[in-house]
Amino acid sequence: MIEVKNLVKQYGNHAAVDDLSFTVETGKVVGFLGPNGAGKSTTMNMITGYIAPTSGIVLIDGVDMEEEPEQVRKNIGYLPENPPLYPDMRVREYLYFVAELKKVPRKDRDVMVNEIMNRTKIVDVSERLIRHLSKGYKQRVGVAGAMMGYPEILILDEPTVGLDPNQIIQMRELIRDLSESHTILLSSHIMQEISAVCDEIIIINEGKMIACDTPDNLTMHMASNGLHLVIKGDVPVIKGALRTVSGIKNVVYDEQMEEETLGLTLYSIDKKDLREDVFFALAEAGCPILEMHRQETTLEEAFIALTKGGSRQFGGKKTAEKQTKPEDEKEEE
Ligand SMILES: Nc1ncnc2c1ncn2[C@@H]1O[C@H](COP(=O)(O)OP(=O)(O)OP(=O)(O)O)[C@@H](O)[C@H]1O
Repeated sequence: MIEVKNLVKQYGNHAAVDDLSFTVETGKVVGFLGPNGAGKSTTMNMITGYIAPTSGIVLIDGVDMEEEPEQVRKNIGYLPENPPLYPDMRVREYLYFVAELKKVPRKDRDVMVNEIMNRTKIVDVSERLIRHLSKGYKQRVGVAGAMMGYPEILILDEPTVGLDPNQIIQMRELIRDLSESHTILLSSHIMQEISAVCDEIIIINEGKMIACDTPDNLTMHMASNGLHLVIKGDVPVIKGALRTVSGIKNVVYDEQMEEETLGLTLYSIDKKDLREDVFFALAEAGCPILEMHRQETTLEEAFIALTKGGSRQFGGKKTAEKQTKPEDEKEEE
């Protein structure tokens, strides 16, 4: 089981991960979904102990990553966004190298390398140089490396990025197969990718969690909850009035607006019916609603709307308090 509690990663005054908490139960496949720059890789790097959090804790099967990194890492196989494959090594040679790095006992290596190559379907390229492999095969070699030592947990950062449709299907099948014997956290910026293989989806944007549920519940709650409004009045007054309404998760503004009006769509992810509260708040602010209607949106559209930067436009907090950058992180930027 993976438990992430109040995780924060601060780069200078920018919070790449901002107070993130979630749990991945044993045996589940959980998708980590968010647009580019949402903080997926940073979170995964903290879960796997590659970078230290600014604050917060990661527990793997109840053991604190910061206190017992060696013990915890044994239980985790990690496919980073750019797997560190050695292009001049042959596939089999590389996997023996990984087995050695992961301190797999010498007597177990032959069986483990062969079993993992079978499972990831890379036996036919076992003697090829990694540099000559297609992107799809390279990713599978990366997954094979992550599986070495038989960790119970697999963390896969964008395993399908850059793959063609056939390779995506093969990777999906591999993840499904692995899910029978592993706890998996995988990231993607594509909703479809994640809903196809995951028991649960965590959606993050600007380092914060904005939704966490099963694909079915997300479809039920997020899709079709947009409320489109055309409001007459001063923009700051309208925004101020909407801030007094509880339950608004995000606001996306229309690109084209008539003079003296503001067009926008409100999203609430908890199925809350915002219509009455919005009506009274705008009436009190003296801003007439010219139009109001519920919008039918697909899950994909709702995800895009929720992560389009709307929370920032709405005045959401983008960065945590200023902090001095630690010395050891300066060269990372
Ligand atoms: N070493 C670093 N120094 C400074 N800022 C960083 C560093 N690593 C990541 N960031 C910033 O933190 C934010 C989150 O980045 P991260 O790579 O975790 O996002 P992501 O969701 O994985 O996106 P992508 O899918 O593009 O990889 C981004 O704004 C990024 O620019």
